[in-house]
Amino acid sequence: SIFTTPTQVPASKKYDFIIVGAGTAGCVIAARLTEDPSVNVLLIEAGVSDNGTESATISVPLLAGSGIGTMFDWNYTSTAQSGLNGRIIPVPRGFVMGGSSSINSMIYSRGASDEYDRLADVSGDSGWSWNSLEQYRLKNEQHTPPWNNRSNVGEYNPSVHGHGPLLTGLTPTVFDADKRVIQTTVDNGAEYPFNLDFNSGNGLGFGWLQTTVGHSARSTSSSAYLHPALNSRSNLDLLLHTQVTRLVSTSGKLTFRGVQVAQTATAPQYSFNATKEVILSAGTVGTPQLLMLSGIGPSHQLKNVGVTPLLDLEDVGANLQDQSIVILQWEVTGTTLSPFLNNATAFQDALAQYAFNKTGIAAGNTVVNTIGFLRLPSNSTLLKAGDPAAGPNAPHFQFSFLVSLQSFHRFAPTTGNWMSVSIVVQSPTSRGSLNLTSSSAFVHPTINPEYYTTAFDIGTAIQAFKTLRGFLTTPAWDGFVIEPFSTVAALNTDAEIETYIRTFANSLDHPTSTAKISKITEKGGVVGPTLLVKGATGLRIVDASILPSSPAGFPQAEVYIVAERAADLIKSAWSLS
Ligand SMILES: Cc1cc2nc3c(=O)[nH]c(=O)nc-3n(C[C@H](O)[C@H](O)[C@H](O)COP(=O)(O)OP(=O)(O)OC[C@H]3O[C@@H](n4cnc5c(N)ncnc54)[C@H](O)[C@@H]3O)c2cc1C
Repeated sequence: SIFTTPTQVPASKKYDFIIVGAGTAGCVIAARLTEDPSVNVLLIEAGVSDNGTESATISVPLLAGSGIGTMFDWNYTSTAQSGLNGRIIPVPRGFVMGGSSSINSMIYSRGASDEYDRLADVSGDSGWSWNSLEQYRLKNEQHTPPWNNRSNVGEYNPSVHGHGPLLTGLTPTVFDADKRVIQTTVDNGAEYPFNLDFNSGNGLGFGWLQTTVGHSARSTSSSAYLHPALNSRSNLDLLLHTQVTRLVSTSGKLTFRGVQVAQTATAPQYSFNATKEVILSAGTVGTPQLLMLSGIGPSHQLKNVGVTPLLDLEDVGANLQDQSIVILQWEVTGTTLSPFLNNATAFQDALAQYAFNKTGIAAGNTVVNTIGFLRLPSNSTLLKAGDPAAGPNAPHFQFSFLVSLQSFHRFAPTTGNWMSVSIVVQSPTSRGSLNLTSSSAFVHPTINPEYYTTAFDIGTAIQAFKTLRGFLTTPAWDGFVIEPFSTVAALNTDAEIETYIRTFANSLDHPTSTAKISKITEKGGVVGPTLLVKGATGLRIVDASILPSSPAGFPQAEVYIVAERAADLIKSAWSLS
């Protein structure tokens, strides 16, 4: 059943598990646990339904990105970022069924095998290694052809894809810039190698980008996992529009099998108890906020805002990491998406065609089709203090090739053809934090990612700029670039590039690690290898907050894979089928 107020939840019903957050991870856990008909699950989501009148914003691939800043977004902001000239920047997070998988940019890229091997290493559990996780990769996702059945032979590796509910695929439309990216790998394969599939565990090189689009629509954790379960099972209840405001200790002081909920700051509070576990899947912001509101976190900080400390865990809210994005633009010859995006009539016609028969430019991802991941040269001075990448097949920086003019801060020309390339430092060493400013769950926490506050991060971004310049002067790009956009033309010295980064960089919306995993024997960290909260009973965390570091790739695939294994760990702990 779907409930929209706490009073609708039957008082007599006993729930084995309460899951906080129907987001990327939460929907996976809810769907997998209720495969056992003996299990009853209550899934509580603060945000809204994805079935309402605005749902096209979520489902139409062309509209990806337009959910940011809307009713589907928590609309958090960062603190003033010293590394970004004091700018305060948006921190979007999904406030809707499917969570951030419903508003994200849809890129599905599992990242390097080294990333998972680091997870195994940090947690002391080989079950998290790339090789051990194969069954969960296959269980999560399946590859689908684009709506126009364009042949994509040689653009992905079918053998690394699975049979899971999440649908992924390649672009239906290829642009000139995409062909030139691939041609560069043919011409200069030693320097810029072709990578057949970024979901194969090989994290390096250039190749085709896969997105969570299948059968002409965005596939989310809600559409793939939650809706099918809600439609077919009576042992899963979803409570929407309801925020969990506190975890409640039940039988023992540090046993947290209860939750307190409310719909607004002034509405009545209600309580629900689980007989087995409470599973926190509220995300990198919501999970540490809720832990701290419940007295679980750095005691001195909790006291400052009037929360009584119950369990002193220093790492709750610490280690916040995010990848930052900076974009360069060029006017180019050849086909791009710009003429279409600058033509309001063509845009509306595309949406009408999509509404009619789910075909056309709106039916597939088109904004970015090719991508590249590279490492710094092994003799780079930036690596003298240590290599933050997870291993030799994990990248230090990334380029996404966007077939239109994309810009966060500036006026965009309305004529011409444009290409943009985004630069992302993949293994940032800057560490920030998330803190409470109030004991009320309805007051946003402070989010301070500390972008570009280390020499490694700014130095790697500058190096990536220079590498990109070299890439674009290889023969495949001859005659393509007309001229750089605006101030991009004046980026010559390191100081000029640094100023550009600090002026225009934004968040790539990949925050992680605010409740990081660690070995069971280790004092630091928030959860152990089975994702149970250290020092507590009945409480587990499954979401991006447990990742030890920002995955060099894109995080959603790793979150799905972690959630798939976590569901099995929970089933095994309680002997469920
Ligand atoms: C704009 C944007 C673009 C992105 N682009 C990409 C991309 O292209 N590729 C990629 O791999 N990753 C991308 N990401 C990141 C990726 O989507 C996230 O890392 C991932 O989805 C996080 O999953 P999660 O389960 O940790 O949290 P979420 O999916 O955010 O789920 C958390 C859920 O908990 C709910 N919740 C929070 N607090 C409470 C509470 N107290 N009570 C009840 N419910 C609560 C939230 O409303 C939400 O539904 C992007 C993210 C954003 C926001």
